[in-house]
Amino acid sequence: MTDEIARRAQQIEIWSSDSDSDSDSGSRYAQVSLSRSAINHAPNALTNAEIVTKYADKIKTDPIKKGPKITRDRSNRATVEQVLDPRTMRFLAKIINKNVISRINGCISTGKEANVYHGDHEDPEVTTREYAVKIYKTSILVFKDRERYVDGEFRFRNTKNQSNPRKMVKVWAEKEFRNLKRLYLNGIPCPEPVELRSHVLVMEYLTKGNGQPSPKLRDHPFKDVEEIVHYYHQMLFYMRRMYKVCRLVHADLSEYNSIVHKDKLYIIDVSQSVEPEHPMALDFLRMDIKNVNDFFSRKKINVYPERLLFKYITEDASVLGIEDNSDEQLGQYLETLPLKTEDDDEVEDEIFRSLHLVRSLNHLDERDFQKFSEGKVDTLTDLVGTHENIDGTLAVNDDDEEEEDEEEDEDDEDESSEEETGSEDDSEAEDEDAEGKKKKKKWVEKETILKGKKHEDKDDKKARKEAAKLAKQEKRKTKMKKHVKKKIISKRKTK
Ligand SMILES: Nc1ncnc2c1ncn2[C@@H]1O[C@H](COP(=O)(O)OP(=O)(O)OP(=O)(O)O)[C@@H](O)[C@H]1O
Ligand SMILES: [Mg+2]
Repeated sequence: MTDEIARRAQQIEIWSSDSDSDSDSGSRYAQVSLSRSAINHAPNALTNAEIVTKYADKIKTDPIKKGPKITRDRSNRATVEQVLDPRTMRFLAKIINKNVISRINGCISTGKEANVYHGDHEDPEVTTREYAVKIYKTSILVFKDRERYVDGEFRFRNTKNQSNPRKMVKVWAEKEFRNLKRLYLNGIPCPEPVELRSHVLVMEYLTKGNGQPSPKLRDHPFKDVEEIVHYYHQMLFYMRRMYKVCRLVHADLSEYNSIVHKDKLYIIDVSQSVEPEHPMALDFLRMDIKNVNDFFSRKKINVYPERLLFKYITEDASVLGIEDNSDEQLGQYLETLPLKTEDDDEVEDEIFRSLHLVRSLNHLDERDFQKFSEGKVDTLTDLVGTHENIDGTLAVNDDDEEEEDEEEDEDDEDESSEEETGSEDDSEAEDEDAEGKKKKKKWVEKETILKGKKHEDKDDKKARKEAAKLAKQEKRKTKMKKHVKKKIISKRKTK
């Protein structure tokens, strides 16, 4: 598994260095989304009509048939203009100009939130790879029920109050890209994320040949019961790995958002995935577990009780009583779980689903104590969804952490979240100081950093935090207030 991960990490590095050199905004990987003004003022910028004329014959938007083919008929242009707005066309043009793909051959799927197209390069000399191009819809209606996934997401909290649907869709696509990257770099089978331009995401195309997409889990023709059990266990294993290593809850996991490709289960559609710190993460996780169990029980196999699977996915190896997080240890643990056979298991799961789970005892509120006093829960810890301390090798994409740092500096009102991530940030800050300038950071094995902090004694930690807080207050005193800055800038402009 490790050399596969190393290869993937290397692959991402190639994209990043490649796109950095290419991106004139000099921004980090995948953040390259040219602003309208940049495009309009680019030398001989094309008008919308010119863009459509120039690229329409490379873009087919009707459902993909046998193998990719290009038509030059005028009706195609009308459809393209209907389906893809000029702004999307511009981003597609950038991707084509960058030679990632040279044509769109047809539509693989039209969803509520996005359409997915097949793209490739007409010149096999350049590449024979096929890509899935996911283009998000910018209609505000769709965005209504997305808000609960973005609200509370630490990485995107500065964007949640933007009323501009375009910006929110861009955030949504960026979320999917970054979440895919986390899965991909941690050995969870998923389409390789390749390019992101605003709300247009290019990723590896999972195909069974002749341009046809590999089947969703829902449509996979299972050979026998063994194969069904095999994919059930694989799904549970990836759910745990996503939670413990990628620090992600899928939040829309089902037989529709997983694909059987080359005899392996691939996870897709991670735009709504959230981190465990999200206020609803544990509710989303319980929903995922229920969806997965429902699908596999419809396939007539005995599944495990949901509350036991919740524990399997969220608890540390030590709490599960296994030595480590190896596949075999986790596999053996699953085998020891009792299958859900009697009806009272269903009743227990019903209660489990209705519990209001919190992340730690100090998040309990009135109604929990009420439940406890009415004897509905044996102990209050039953309401604590998962242990605070995260086990084993926990890799996080430092880019996200970096992003959080930047956001945190902007508005450090939310002390509590600093508390949670404070130690990590500080230690990373120390690392950065040690390394001098802020280098592009790779994935870090969280355990190495956490180990030192875990054993640091309490008052040292307290003193360190106090000092960090005072330093921040000092910095804030000298920091120029935003409104003052704005006044100076506007004065300069008028001059
Ligand atoms: N990388 C890929 N390779 C092959 N097929 C893909 C890929 N990504 C998506 N698809 C196909 O497109 C469908 C929709 O993709 P996805 O779920 O990511 O978009 P969505 O907006 O959530 O659509 P829906 O609302 O239908 O779930 C998937 O169910 C799958 O069949
Ligand atoms: Mg989907």
